[in-house]
Amino acid sequence: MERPALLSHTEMLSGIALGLLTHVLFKRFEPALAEFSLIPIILGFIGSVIWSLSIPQTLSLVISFLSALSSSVLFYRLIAPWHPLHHVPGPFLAKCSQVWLFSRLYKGRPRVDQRVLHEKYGPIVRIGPNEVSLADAASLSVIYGGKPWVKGKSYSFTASGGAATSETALSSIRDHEEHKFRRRIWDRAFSISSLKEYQPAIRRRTEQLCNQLDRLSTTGSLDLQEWISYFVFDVMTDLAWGAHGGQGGGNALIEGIDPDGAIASLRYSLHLAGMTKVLPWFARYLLQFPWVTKKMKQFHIFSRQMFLNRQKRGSNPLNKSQRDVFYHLLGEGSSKGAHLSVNALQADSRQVVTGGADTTVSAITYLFYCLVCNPERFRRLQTVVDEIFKRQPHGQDIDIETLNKEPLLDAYINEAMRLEPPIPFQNQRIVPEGGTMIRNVYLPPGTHIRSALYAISRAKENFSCPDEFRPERWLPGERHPGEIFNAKASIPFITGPYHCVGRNFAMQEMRYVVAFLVRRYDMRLIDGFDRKRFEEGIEDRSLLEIERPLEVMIRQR
Ligand code: HEM
Repeated sequence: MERPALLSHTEMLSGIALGLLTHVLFKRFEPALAEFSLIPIILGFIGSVIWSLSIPQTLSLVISFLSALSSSVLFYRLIAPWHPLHHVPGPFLAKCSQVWLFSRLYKGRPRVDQRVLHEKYGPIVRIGPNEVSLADAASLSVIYGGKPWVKGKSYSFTASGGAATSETALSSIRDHEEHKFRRRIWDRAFSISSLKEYQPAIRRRTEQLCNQLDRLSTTGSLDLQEWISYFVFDVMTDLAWGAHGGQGGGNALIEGIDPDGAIASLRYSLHLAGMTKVLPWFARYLLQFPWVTKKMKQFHIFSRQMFLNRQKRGSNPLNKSQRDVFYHLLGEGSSKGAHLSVNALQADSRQVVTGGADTTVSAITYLFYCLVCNPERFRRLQTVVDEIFKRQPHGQDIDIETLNKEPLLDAYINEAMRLEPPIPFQNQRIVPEGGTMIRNVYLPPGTHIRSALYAISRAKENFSCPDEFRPERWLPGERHPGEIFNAKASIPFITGPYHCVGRNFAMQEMRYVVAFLVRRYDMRLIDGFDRKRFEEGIEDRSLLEIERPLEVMIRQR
């Protein structure tokens, strides 16, 4: 029998019903494109082969399916009063799709966007179909503290786009028990006694940095961020794989170049990871292109080589100054070992560099930017550091523990990280069973949240003159009467069981190198330095990245 040119009501309704059913099934999830694209293909097959439809009829069937699906999705996300986040305000496009968030990350300033959104919509803003941004200092300890909320789904994907498993790096582990087991090993690697063992590496690298800066101080301007990157990268490679007194670490400082493009490829990997984590289904396709993954693989090859070299060399358990994080991860000091698979070991030892390099680089660089923009405060820090060095017995190197106890130094570092937290956006968590009330707004269980760390630490309700670099606010004796100061609103290392395991190491490293540099050099921005352009070049996708050079003139004091 000849079939009519148009679809019958039954076929059209089947397409629409399937569209609605698909939405019900995929509701609350961003569909994985692979699974999703199978549905119209199967529908096309059923239409043309089983129902013997013509090509135009099959296309009409598929179009009716897709139209019903997309209308249903948009209606649900934008209008339906029963959507769990219907009552939370936010940009129209953000409510439609996660693609909006991806586009903000692509532009590289989601922390600044968050602040603008909170100024417009209030402390709770919808930034995705099932995700909200919170600018509420009081809720930080609830979300990340004592009994923390589970890490969000963005942690389920590794930088290379694969699903996170128990073999991936510590920071990707979402299961509490699994995390506790792995974290215990890391905690040993960053215990007070371990921190002492890493001090020689910090001293050695600071000396190398000063040697290079001494040389460059006579030849004109230099990009301070570049040299801080080399310094931190070398320290991190020492920390991860540099047993034998740091002999296994990198050579960026000595050679004055990015070794094998490792720093650039690490940075690129982190950019890519930050963006793809908000749109994992897209990442799976994007990461199939070799030109996208080429640089990322470069870092993997570099870190794998460092790992293998270190494994081959082994370490000397009797000499404490030769220990590194790998020593603890591998369980070299214990007869039982650490029971980690090779994949987990590689991922974790890579994590030392990915977690500890660019975070510390941006914190130190931004602090120096603040110092050169505030010469009086620069001088004050120099005076205090000079005093500390003067108190040191003649001929003795400064004791890192002494610097650890200097409140002014910490005030300067804390203030720089308050203004620019090095991980401002990647802190996603999931509202637990029972939901939660924040600022009189109910957030149902399963909602994904991100704390707007940048907006919180720059909010007037938490700090007076929030956009000013005023380190004195951290010193109780120096606060003005009535000054607003809420230390809990600035948590660059997060709090609770998932807080930065490298916090004490990072603080120790920053105190040491900052004290040495301010003591040894006077610095100023080069003439014509464009501060606005520099600040606009501070981007965040995964971690904060300072994209433009910090061009300074330095002179030995
Ligand atoms: C200024 C420097 C640093 C800052 C501001 C910083 C900040 C942070 C933050 C905010 C987190 C939590 C991220 C999340 O919840 O997803 C974190 C986790 C982590 N950081 Fe740091 N970090 C710094 C330096 C370091 C260093 C030097 C290391 C050295 C290895 C390190 C290793 C890690 C690791 C392994 C984690 C994962 C912890 C876990 O999941 O239990 N970080 N860091």
